[in-house]
Amino acid sequence: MAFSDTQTQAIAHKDGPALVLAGPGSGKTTVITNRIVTLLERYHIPGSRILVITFTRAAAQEMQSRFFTLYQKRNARLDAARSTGVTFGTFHSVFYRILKHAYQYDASNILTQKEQYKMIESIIDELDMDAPDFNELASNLLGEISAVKSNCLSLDYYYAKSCPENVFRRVYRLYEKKLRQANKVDFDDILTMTYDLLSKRRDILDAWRQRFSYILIDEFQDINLVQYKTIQLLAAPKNNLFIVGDDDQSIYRFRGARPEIMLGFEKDYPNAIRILLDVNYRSDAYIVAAANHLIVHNTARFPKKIRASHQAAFPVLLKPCRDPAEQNRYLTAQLRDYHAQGYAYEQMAILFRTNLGIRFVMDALMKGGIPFHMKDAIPNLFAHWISLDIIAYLRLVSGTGNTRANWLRIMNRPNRYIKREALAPFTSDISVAQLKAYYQDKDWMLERLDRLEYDLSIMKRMSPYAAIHYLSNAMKYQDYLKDYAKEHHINEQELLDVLNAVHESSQSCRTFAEWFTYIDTYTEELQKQAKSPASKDANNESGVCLCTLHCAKGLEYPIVFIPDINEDNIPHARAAVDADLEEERRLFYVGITRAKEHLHLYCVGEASGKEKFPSRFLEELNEM
Ligand SMILES: Nc1ncnc2c1ncn2[C@@H]1O[C@H](COP(=O)(O)OP(=O)(O)OP(=O)(O)O)[C@@H](O)[C@H]1O
Repeated sequence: MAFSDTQTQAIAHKDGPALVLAGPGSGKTTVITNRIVTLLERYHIPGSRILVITFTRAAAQEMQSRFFTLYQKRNARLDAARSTGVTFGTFHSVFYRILKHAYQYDASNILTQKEQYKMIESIIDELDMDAPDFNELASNLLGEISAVKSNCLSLDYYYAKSCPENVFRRVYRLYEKKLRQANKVDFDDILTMTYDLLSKRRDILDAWRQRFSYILIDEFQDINLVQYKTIQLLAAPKNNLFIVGDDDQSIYRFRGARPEIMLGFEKDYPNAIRILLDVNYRSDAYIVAAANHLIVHNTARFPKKIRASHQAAFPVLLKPCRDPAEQNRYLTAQLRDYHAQGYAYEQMAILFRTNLGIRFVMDALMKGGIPFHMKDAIPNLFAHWISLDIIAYLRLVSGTGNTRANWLRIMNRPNRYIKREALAPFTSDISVAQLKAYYQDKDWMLERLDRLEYDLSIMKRMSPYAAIHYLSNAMKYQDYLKDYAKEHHINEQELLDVLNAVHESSQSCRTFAEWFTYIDTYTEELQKQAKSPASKDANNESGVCLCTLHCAKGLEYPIVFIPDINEDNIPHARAAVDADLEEERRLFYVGITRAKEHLHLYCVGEASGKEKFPSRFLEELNEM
């Protein structure tokens, strides 16, 4: 392979800070692995002095194995690459090693994910926090605790999203107390404690500076503040810091990534050289042009233009569809068409903005007998608390679930002020009449119960689709969700999207029984997918890849489809401020740059009975 001029420059870089801006498919892994070889062979740097950091364990393994292959090709000895002593790791693994040396920590000191969930659940219990979905609350709280720690935020000024601020502060402090009592550290502590250790103990810092005198970091756009501050300490004073990343592919702001760190690198290191890897070796020139037109609309970025090494052969195709059903028809027909042309299904990927989008397409593929697999574990839509509410209502009215659990679930959603003790004597076969008996001297409650009785009797005579519509509108379940969102600082659209997805899932079912069977089949299929991702079928095909745009990062496919490119989805309704909108644009950019040959984009004109508008990003793609 002949390196481009800028690849050669990056590979040959020896001392001092370097910022390598690497566009999609521009060979950054190629550059990093070749630079390691140069450091070893041309500059005679001992491998044990070289540290290569990536963000995930999988990426570290991939980088290491690419390096091994390259190095072994050049050195006859089979174990030559392993014996170089170059360290490949994630921030967590490298920093943990530093802590281990200093404090004699072992694995038992690290809080496992399971223990972390247990801890947060006990705090939710202790503080008597209310939520319809405890798992969601637990994971949101843990996400926020992590954001505070990894970005060194002040707890006193932190604006919590999953609960009121004063409650969040109590949660945080209790969590810290429990960690200390258990003599444990969590994943974020590994980062903050390493920073503390290195900033306070000069002797330890000097030892590690000696050890790792050349540091290379991949995907630098995803770094958070505490990781950066620690690396700055380690790299000083020589600052042999070689950072590679693409500010345009920074998509983890919600997880604490701070793309502005990469944008400010040259201010922190005024002597840094900047190298631009601007040739895309992956995609058709039409795709590269569309990607350039899109991303230029972001303002917080290094201005750059990516060039394609491939010719322009296949224009990017946009298909506006009437609704999701029509979109599915075009999508499946197109998949079959490519398959008939000789492409394997596993050469194709469908990328979604959210998990919710996947369900509908997955249905169509199942019905059409098109094999598929999922990259990430998709949460089951029907395990969401909103689905469970709706299922409980429909089980009740269908006569297949008249249980205390179902009554408890629905009786105050929306709020009817029914006390739990009204149900105390019953386990099953509960009726509104029994509740009325409990409230016999309270007229206002009797009125409410009459209304509930009437509503349930109406739902009973309806199809599942009509019943869910009636529940959402006439029974004001939708308003209940909006109030809930307001109270819990959540974007209401996220809850309404779940409601709509559940509603749509019932559209083709004539009876309640049919819908319940559909839910069971769907759940089984999902479990099967989770157990055997990408396993081959009888025709030796692992099938079309379905995954979210976030999960598609770093992957590539000859053919890529992106459905639902509509306002409120791409960009997502949650994108409130300019910075969010730019992140959404980057996410779409990541999606379209996964395609090597063919890129198919879709948008719909209507969904769930509501008019939908094409995404503003579609217009931007075409601008010259
Ligand atoms: N100078 C070059 N000439 C031809 N092909 C190249 C060159 N540099 C890299 N490539 C090819 O481009 C592809 C992408 O390279 P690589 O995997 O190193 O890119 P990357 O930037 O790490 O990708 P990603 O965008 O997924 O992070 C590989 O198939 C690689 O062999």
